Amino acid sequence: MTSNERVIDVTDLRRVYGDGKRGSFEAVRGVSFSVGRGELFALLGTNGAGKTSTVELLEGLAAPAAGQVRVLGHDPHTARARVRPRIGVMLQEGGFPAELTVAETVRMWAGCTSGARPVGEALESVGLTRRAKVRVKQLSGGEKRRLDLALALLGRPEVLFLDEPTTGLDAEGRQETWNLVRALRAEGTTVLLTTHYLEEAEELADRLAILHQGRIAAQGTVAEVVAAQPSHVSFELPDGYFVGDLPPLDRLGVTGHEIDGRLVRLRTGELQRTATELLVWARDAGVALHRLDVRGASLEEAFLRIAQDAKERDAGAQGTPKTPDVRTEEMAA
Ligand SMILES: Nc1ncnc2c1ncn2[C@@H]1O[C@H](COP(=O)(O)OP(=O)(O)OP(=O)(O)O)[C@@H](O)[C@H]1O
Repeated sequence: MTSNERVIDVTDLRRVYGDGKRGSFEAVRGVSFSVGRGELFALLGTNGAGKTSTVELLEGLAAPAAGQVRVLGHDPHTARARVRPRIGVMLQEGGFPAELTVAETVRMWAGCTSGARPVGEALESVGLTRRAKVRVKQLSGGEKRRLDLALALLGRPEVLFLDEPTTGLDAEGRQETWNLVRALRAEGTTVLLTTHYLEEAEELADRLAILHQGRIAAQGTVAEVVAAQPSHVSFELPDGYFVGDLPPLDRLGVTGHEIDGRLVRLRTGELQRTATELLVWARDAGVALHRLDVRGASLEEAFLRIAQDAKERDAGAQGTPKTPDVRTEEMAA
């Protein structure tokens, strides 16, 4: 955390849709995290994981079923009037009047915002100056996202909630938004970001949490979350060789392996040791390892693995059989 001050503090948060009786659905199931001043925290998750349900509680739009939320030291729901002027919210669907121009929209919003930035400055900051006189209905999807962002920034918020800010933007627009977010953070703005783009979290987040089915499945810096996942080495078995001809896999630091035809995939928590031992073996045996691929764990892999683990747990619970042509073997760690 960049500061000891906990600007957002969430403890054992729960959100239930419905009246708590039959047919109710618990979308957030005991979520805890905190965000320090000036920090950028990313909430990632599969579809329906509970990101929006969580963020809405932080924005004070609903009261939690249980647990506690503090934003800038206050309950954002009961003390909404104190918290709202200090936060900026970029929603997924802005829903502006289609007939207003971009400048008129910003001016209208500024009228409802205390201490608002000048309209020109707001448009400049998101690269919409040249589109000031264009009607909102004529904007592209990406330009509408930028207008959403301009409105969220109007009141110079201390805490900014960005819900999928770059959805619909092209590569250049995404980079521009990232640069703007970096600049805001450099000025000390605390940012809570939800995104489906893992690259976005890797680029921007100081820390992140991966939500799955209403619970936090992993939390920490990108490096911490990735370090908990295995790396991979895969290669084709040389002609005439079998897996039993390889050195004992536990000696290579391998924690599990799969064999798919001639292709061997090794999982390891010690990538350098596994790769080195394997290459030394291949050199000494005088064989070439075709299709050799040595890959450190990535955030994408961590994310997919969490989703996959959950799917397998669900499938196991329903008695679904495993794919028959791939053999998987977990080794004792
Ligand atoms: N008003 C509602 N009533 C009942 N269930 C809801 C309601 N809103 C959301 N849900 C359910 O709660 C769960 C979490 O939804 P939420 O929108 O918070 O997920 P999300 O992580 O933001 O998903 P996405 O990435 O698809 O936007 C989903 O199963 C969703 O169907």
